Amino acid sequence: MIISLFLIGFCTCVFYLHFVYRNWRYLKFSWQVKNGFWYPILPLVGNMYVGFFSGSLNAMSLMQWLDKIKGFPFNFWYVDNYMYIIKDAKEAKIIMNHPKCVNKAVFYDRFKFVFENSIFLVPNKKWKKQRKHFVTGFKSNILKNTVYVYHNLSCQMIEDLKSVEMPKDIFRYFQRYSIRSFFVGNTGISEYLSSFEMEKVGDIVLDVQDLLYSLVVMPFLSPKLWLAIFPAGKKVTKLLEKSTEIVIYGIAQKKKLLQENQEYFGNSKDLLELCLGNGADNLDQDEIIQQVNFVASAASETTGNALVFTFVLLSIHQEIQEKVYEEVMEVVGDKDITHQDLPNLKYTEAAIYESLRLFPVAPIIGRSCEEDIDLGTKIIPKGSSCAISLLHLQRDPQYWPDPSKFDPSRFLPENQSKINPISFMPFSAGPRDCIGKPQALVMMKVTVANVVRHFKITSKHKSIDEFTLESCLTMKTKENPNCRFSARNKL
Ligand code: HEM
Repeated sequence: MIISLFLIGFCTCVFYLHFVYRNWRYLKFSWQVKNGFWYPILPLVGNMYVGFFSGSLNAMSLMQWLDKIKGFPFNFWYVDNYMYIIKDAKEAKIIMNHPKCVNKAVFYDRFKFVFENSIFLVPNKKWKKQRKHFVTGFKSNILKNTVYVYHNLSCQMIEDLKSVEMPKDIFRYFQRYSIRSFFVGNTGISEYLSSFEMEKVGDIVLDVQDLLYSLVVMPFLSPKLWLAIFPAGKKVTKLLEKSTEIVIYGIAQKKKLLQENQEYFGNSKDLLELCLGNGADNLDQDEIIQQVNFVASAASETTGNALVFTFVLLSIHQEIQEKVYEEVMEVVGDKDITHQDLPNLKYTEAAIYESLRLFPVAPIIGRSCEEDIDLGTKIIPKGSSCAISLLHLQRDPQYWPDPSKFDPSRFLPENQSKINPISFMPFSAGPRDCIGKPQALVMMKVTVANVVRHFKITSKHKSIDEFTLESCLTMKTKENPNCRFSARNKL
């Protein structure tokens, strides 16, 4: 017994001496942070175990809990990787725009087994080339052509909503809509895939993210082992195999089409054509699958969840919903929504922006510092990770008076000069921001306008504070919001 205690004590001393020796620079920095050095750093997990105190093991609950008990900024150790967690707009601006902070924060490594070769996680040098290549798929001439796609898809959804009750899982419903939009708008393989197959990929994106929590909270566990042995990992392996099978089939069909019809490689290339063509380091099959899988999830979960949050907010604020309705009727009336209508849907756009302010659907972004970075008041050491909570940044009363109020007028053209750009970054900021922002806005504007002109949206909810938020990569509410879509012509 005494020998065991001695051995445990000895190993603990060796661990901490080694820890302090290796991390001295980060420890010194962490002492300068307002909340200093607080929860004990444990072997294998660092501070990850504090997630158990926050009531729910996910990143957003953890942030909200830490904010309540400590306040931003705070230190966090993911195993022995130091993370500086902030909501400060000035520091966020420096980090997001610094040329030595382009690579992702260390916690993204947990997602490498799915997205390692995608534009999201490739290291800086490779990323620059891919970004330059893929950005051409989001140019305005391409976006113009997608307006009719989103109009038609939203009309189909409206017909569906007229005939069925909104399913209980509203996030899944809009995720399925968004993934169809992605396949139709970005890949041209929708002709070869049934709605069921496209929606299956959308469901897999949601299910995999739910299961990934268990990998993130066990930072000591190798993803390979998790995938092979743990029930959640085994499920993820199966789900990814299924989605890969669907994507491979679509890619094969598209390749055939491109070989038969060379002019498809014309000026306007969709995302999949860009993946298959030259210019992105001639991606091999696995890399193309990772790119498609990543963009499919980046495009669908974000817009899907953002649509849900917008509809929930409009259901709580009937007077704002009426203003959106009146604008849509004035600008579009009963005709098809066209690309020319979009700039005139100013209030509708403002409502979407305000919803993204209150509910940034990708709520935490992180970068790693490749060199010492001067944050103005302190220098964050090379090798640290910096994570920014967009939820807290975008509800900071310093920038947003009455921050919890849903007030789209903040984003009307006449008020936009009052907004500090770095206090609002739902699409991230700096060189590695969201490449799909213009597309997301077109899709959401067409969808919100079309849905609001056909339905009155109501719910039993009274305030946004009723919801518990949770996130792994994207954010949703823990409880399913309960919205009713009642056809306006039947009211
Ligand atoms: C409401 C909708 C959306 C939101 C809020 C959103 C948000 C974001 C954020 C915050 C990032 C950056 C993460 C970081 O800095 O680490 C990002 C990256 C990205 N997003 Fe989006 N996104 C949306 C829609 C889309 C759509 C529709 C697409 C594509 C069709 C897309 C494709 C991407 C890609 C490819 C990246 C990685 C860019 C790079 O690393 O260069 N996103 N998105």
